[in-house]
Amino acid sequence: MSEQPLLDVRGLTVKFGDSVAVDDLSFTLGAGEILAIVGESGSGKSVTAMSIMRLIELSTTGKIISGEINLRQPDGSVIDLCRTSESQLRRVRGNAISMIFQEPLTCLNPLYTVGNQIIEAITTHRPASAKAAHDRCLELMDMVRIPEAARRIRQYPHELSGGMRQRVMIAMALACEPRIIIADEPTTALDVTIQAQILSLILDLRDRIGAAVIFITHDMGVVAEVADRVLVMRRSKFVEEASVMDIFSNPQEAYTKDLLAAVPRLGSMSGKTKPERFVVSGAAL
Ligand SMILES: Nc1ncnc2c1ncn2[C@@H]1O[C@H](COP(=O)(O)OP(=O)(O)OP(=O)(O)O)[C@@H](O)[C@H]1O
Repeated sequence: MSEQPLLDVRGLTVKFGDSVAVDDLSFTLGAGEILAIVGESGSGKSVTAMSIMRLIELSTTGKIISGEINLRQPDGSVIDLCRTSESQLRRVRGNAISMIFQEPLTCLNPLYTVGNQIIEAITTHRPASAKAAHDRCLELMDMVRIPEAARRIRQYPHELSGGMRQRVMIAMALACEPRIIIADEPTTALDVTIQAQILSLILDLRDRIGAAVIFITHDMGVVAEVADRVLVMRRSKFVEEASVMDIFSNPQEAYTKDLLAAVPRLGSMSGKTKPERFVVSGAAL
């Protein structure tokens, strides 16, 4: 990790009316790092993600009450996403930071071909000729391992399997070569074999394009597969944060121990062996 984090979230507090959804949360993300945010349902993971994208106020009644979300720019300067203009935020979304959601069907437009939707993601931030955008679309489809891209580019979302649709979403998220990808439970809706393929794809893409990833999940098995570092949340609050190795071999907090106990093979790790990539849920990569 470089000395200055790519993203530095400090004291983030988000409320829905009087109800606190994220309470004084602080964490950092280094360049090229995969940070898993884990915790039970309702612990504040998705609200944190939506806040980083500054979509929380746009798409829900939630409000960022306090805190900073500092994003380091390629030139080394830092912008606080809590205090920047909407036009600057539009440049950040999909460009510096992009997001992959759990259920691609609700995010993809059923009336447009997947090719058109990927091309739109390509040209939203960077104007390109029709030919260049088409070629880039095929390249992205290839990168996310969609076979027969030249044929599938003309297909509609309903003609693709769930796993292929998720690959389309990932291609769209990669369109502008973001420095941060936020993946909110991207594999939850998929069966276990396809989950494993998507996880392996995300790891491969991190290595190829060097993007940092915030991976939101409630599945400690998935954490073991992909994460470098783990942030545990419970009831809107930070619980603990450590390397994936330390979380699995030496969890400090009772809540983290409980989460691990729910995954028996991982919970029983001695910590003597490096948990390179565990085999979990039958999903060996
Ligand atoms: N649109 C909304 N309106 C009102 N409250 C919300 C909304 N979205 C989230 N919340 C509340 O914010 C808190 C955090 O929710 P969040 O969705 O971030 O949890 P999560 O950890 O992502 O859970 P899950 O794993 O189920 O997605 C919860 O108490 C939830 O009820």
